[in-house]
Amino acid sequence: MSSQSSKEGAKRPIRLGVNIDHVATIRNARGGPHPDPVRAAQLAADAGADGVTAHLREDRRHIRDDDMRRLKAEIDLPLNFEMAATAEMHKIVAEVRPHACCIVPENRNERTTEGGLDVHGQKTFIAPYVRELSDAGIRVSLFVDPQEKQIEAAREVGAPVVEIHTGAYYEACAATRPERIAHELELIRKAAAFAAGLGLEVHAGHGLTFHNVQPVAAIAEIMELNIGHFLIGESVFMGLGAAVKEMKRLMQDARTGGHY
Ligand SMILES: CC(=O)[C@@H](O)[C@H](O)COP(=O)(O)O
Ligand SMILES: NCC(=O)COP(=O)(O)O
Repeated sequence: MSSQSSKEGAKRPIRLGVNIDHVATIRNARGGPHPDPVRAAQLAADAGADGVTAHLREDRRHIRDDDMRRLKAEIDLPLNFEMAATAEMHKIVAEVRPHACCIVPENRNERTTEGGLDVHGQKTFIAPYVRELSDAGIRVSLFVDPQEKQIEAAREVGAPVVEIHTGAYYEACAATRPERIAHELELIRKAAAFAAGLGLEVHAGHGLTFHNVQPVAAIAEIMELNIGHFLIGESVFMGLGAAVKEMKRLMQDARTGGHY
């Protein structure tokens, strides 16, 4: 990062959206109400989270419809409702009325979200979907791979926000492959600059951890990171409040030019 972009980045705040999906994964393992993802969202809020993210999957493997209703009703933070672009989800979103919707691709057999949304290949389908949500006052973001053609398409279909999928960067970090890490990071940097240049708000997320978050948080154009699986896992060891606080500290340090 150049000192110029470091200075610009320091001036821009960066938000942390805490994804509480995997509190529901643990709850559902036993079929009862505990642990409650809404209680986790409240703890995250108390620790300084700037938003709550939850993904209502079509197969309801973790978050369920009523969790979304309760998150909206009980938590005083912006709710980012992740979902596939289906008619069923549209109906639920119209009822819950979250602050934001992040449209993601879904595949029943995937373990997690494996790739970004193919906006470029589905413009005629996605454009009216985005328009209807926007007309209902919901801020729409599209979860895309760091590729210019997908970002350009996101602008064309009228989405005000893109969330860059950082999964490939996570994989490179997990495999400890420095060249691959540098390559994936460069793709994210270029994608963020390209999106911001088109006037889009830029978010990023997937697979971010204490160990890999700082180079991404240092990218000046990125305004929000959504982080879940690592924070919920780490909370077993240090508690959710402490994990959220540490993540925010790392993000802020990266933003203000701290070393990483
Ligand atoms: C869209 C995305 O990257 C994640 O936020 C998403 O929620 C992943 O799905 P799982 O939480 O089911 O792994
Ligand atoms: N959109 C990314 C997200 O919400 C969290 O992803 P992860 O940290 O659970 O991989």
